[in-house]
Amino acid sequence: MRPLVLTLGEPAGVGPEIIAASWRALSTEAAPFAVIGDADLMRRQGVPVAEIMTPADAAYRFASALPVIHRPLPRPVEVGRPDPANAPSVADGIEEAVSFALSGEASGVVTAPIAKAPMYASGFRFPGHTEFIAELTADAPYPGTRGPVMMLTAQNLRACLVTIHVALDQVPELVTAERVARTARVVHESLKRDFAIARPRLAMAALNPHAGEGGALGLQEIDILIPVARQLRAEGIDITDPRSADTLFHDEARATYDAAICMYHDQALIPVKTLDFWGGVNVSLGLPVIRTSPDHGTGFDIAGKGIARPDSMIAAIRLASEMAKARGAR
Ligand SMILES: NC(=O)C1=CN([C@@H]2O[C@H](COP(=O)(O)OP(=O)(O)OC[C@H]3O[C@@H](n4cnc5c(N)ncnc54)[C@H](O)[C@@H]3O)[C@@H](O)[C@H]2O)C=CC1
Ligand SMILES: NCC(=O)COP(=O)(O)O
Repeated sequence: MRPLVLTLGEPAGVGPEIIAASWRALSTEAAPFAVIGDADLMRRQGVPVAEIMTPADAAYRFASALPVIHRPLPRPVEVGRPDPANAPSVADGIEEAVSFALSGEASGVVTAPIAKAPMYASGFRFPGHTEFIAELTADAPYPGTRGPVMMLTAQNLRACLVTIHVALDQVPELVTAERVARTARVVHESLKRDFAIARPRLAMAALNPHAGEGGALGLQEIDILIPVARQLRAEGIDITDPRSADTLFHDEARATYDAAICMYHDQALIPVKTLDFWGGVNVSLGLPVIRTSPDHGTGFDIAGKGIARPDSMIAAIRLASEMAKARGAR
């Protein structure tokens, strides 16, 4: 299988050190990966670095050194202090990684975290990787319902988001029948295609407390979510009516479904990160390329101290490999 390509993310955050630690953990046992980023910054993480030209070169260098496609940063990195002047290079790295995946030179993309505020300050106009990668791949063919849908997964929980990075007061107007239905279709198709689940079971989380309490605590369940669930079932998708979100994520409840369709960011991310912060992975569904990421952010408070845990990055690398295999990557 072709190597995965990893992006460095925010260079002043934990990205470089968790990538170096992931290579140390995986160099003898996992499929090769290549990093796009500043080779000197990676050398400073204490790992041997092999500068390579294309992802394919990673295959024969990976066992002895971290393969890096060198893209120097314009400004020196001060650990813990992001510099917006480096942000365009961060975006360029993501774009190049995606182009390797689109051309088939890479089997997928694993992104280290970016710091959103300095990216926005430098003119980056996307809420995050998810929407940026969707735009970069918009013209590529895709055999199914197109996303992006953000999914966070840890252990046996897959939580998928109808709305992503929006202020809470905007959520109710964005929870439309069209958006909920599209999210469920993308998730249903992806569970079959990328996760080899033959008959996916979806659970829909309600928006309001007690699933609206028959309309007394909100009308979205009656007006939008119950009709959408009925329509999706008519299409052959196994999905529940909206269930109270407060009782959807404990052990016994999780055993009843393969993925939860969640209405907003924290409804999905709090259970995942509480269940397993170290093993959590962020996955972009419904795109022509495979993309995963650790569930955490840039960790500026701990960057450079040697205490950042690579577990979530390692889980993201492993999951991207499994998804690429499920998609039949060469
Ligand atoms: N996929 C991405 O690009 C993501 C980017 N972010 C960005 O990260 C920045 C910081 O966000 P925060 O909310 O502070 O979340 P954060 O995940 O960076 O930090 C939250 C807490 O977790 C700890 N932590 C994070 N990664 C760790 C690791 N590998 N090992 C040990 N401890 C770790 C931090 O020290 C901190 O105490 C923001 O700019 C945000 O936009 C946040 C989430 C995902
Ligand atoms: N809270 C999740 C997050 O910020 C990840 O966003 P993205 O960069 O993966 O789109």
